[in-house]
Formats: sequence, structure tokens, C-alpha cells
Amino acid sequence: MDNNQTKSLQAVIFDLDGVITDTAEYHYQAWKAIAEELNIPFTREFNENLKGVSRLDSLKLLLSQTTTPVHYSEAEMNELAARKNNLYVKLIEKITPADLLPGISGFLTELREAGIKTGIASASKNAQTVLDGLGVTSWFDVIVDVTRLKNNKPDPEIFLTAAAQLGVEPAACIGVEDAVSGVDAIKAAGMFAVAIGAAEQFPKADIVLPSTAKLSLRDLMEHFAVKA
Ligand SMILES: O=P(O)(O)OC[C@H]1O[C@@H](O)[C@H](O)[C@@H](O)[C@@H]1O
Ligand SMILES: [Mg+2]
Repeated sequence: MDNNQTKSLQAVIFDLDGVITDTAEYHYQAWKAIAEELNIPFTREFNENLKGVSRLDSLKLLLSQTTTPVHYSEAEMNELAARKNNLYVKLIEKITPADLLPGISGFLTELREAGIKTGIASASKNAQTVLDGLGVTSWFDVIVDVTRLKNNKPDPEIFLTAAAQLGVEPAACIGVEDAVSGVDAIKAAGMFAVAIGAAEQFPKADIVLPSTAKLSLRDLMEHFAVKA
């Protein structure tokens, strides 16, 4: 590997849900249960809009799908959001290291061996529980505390905070995401964006990979060097 390329990339900042582990599926299942209770149609296609979006904003999007609008007070909204979270927390109780998505363990090992810093930029208040279940907390140099942030993705604040805490310039970072709002946040932060999913979903990403199994430091370095 070329030395200049190694120098130009200094950090990789990961989303958590749907990138490190498949908790995006658990968020889907929990929201689906709430939607069914409220008689609101809820498809996997619509669920794509909720990825990366905060709990309360996800609920607002879900409620906007109803054909017969109902007014919910703030207390009722908070209660619905708490119910969704209780369902989600039950699902993540069972997470073990076997739930790491394919290729993640090897990719993080490659990054550490290359001296590239790593961070987590997750919108989830449950991020620490998930990372602990996976047994990977110590693999990351920084885990951004979402409760201290003012703005949600697609605002770049979470990725800029991760870069600042890692002590690297945004232009020297790659961000990895499975959500459109997350890719928008990475690009707004001035970083190189790797999306995981279907190419047509992510027109703004610098690279789209069909699966985390395709994450390779050597390949990313080449693409990163071209863009830098
Ligand atoms: O409700 P939590 O666990 O705080 O998570 C907030 C958001 O976290 C993001 O990582 C997920 O993609 C969203 O689906 C979720 O709504
Ligand atoms: Mg995600």
C-alpha cells in the first residue's frame, strides 16, 4: 500500500444500527408492532425513511402515514415512543458477539493495524448497550454521546463531533452509513461517504457497497485517494 495514501486517511467513523450489527431490523420490528397497534400501514420500503432518524422524529413520520389523522398530545407521543423503545430494548437484550455483521471484525482489525482511528456516530440512545452486547466497545477510539448533541442526522454535527474528538480533520475521515439521512450528514461534514445498501438509494455516496462483507481498507484507500 502506498504510504501517502495511508497518511491521508486518518479515521473511519461508523454508524452503528445496520452497519456494525443488524439492529436496523430490530428498530423495524419494534416500529411495525406500534404501527399495527395504531392501524397504520407500515412497509419495509417506508421504514427506509426512519433509518438514522431520531426516535421522536421516526414516530412523527410513522404517524404521518395514517389515512385518518389523530391528534396526539406531547405526553401521548412520549408514551408511544417509550413503548417502541421498550420493545426494541427487549430485542437487543439477546445481542452477542455473533451478531457483528459480516466483515466488520476483520475491517476493524485492518484499521487498527494501519493506525487509523475509529469512531461511532450513532443517533441511538441505546448505542452503548448494543456495543457492550457485541463486545466491541474497546475497538472504538470515540463513541459520540448523542444526548449532548443539538442536531440530528442529516445535520453533520454528530460526524463533526466524532472527528473533533478523534483530533482529525473531517477531510481525512471516511464515514460509513446504511441510511440516506446518514450519508447526507457525512457529506455535509465534508467527509468521504461509504453507503451500505442498494446503489440507487444513495446517489450522494462516494461508494456504495452491497454488504459490510465488502469493506476492505485497500479498496477504500484507492477510492479515497482519488477523491482527496
Ligand atoms: O431509539 P434509539 O435507540 O435512541 O435510536 C434512535 C435512532 O437510531 C438510529 O441509529 C436508527 O437508525 C434509528 O432507526 C433510530 O430511531
Ligand atoms: Mg444505521
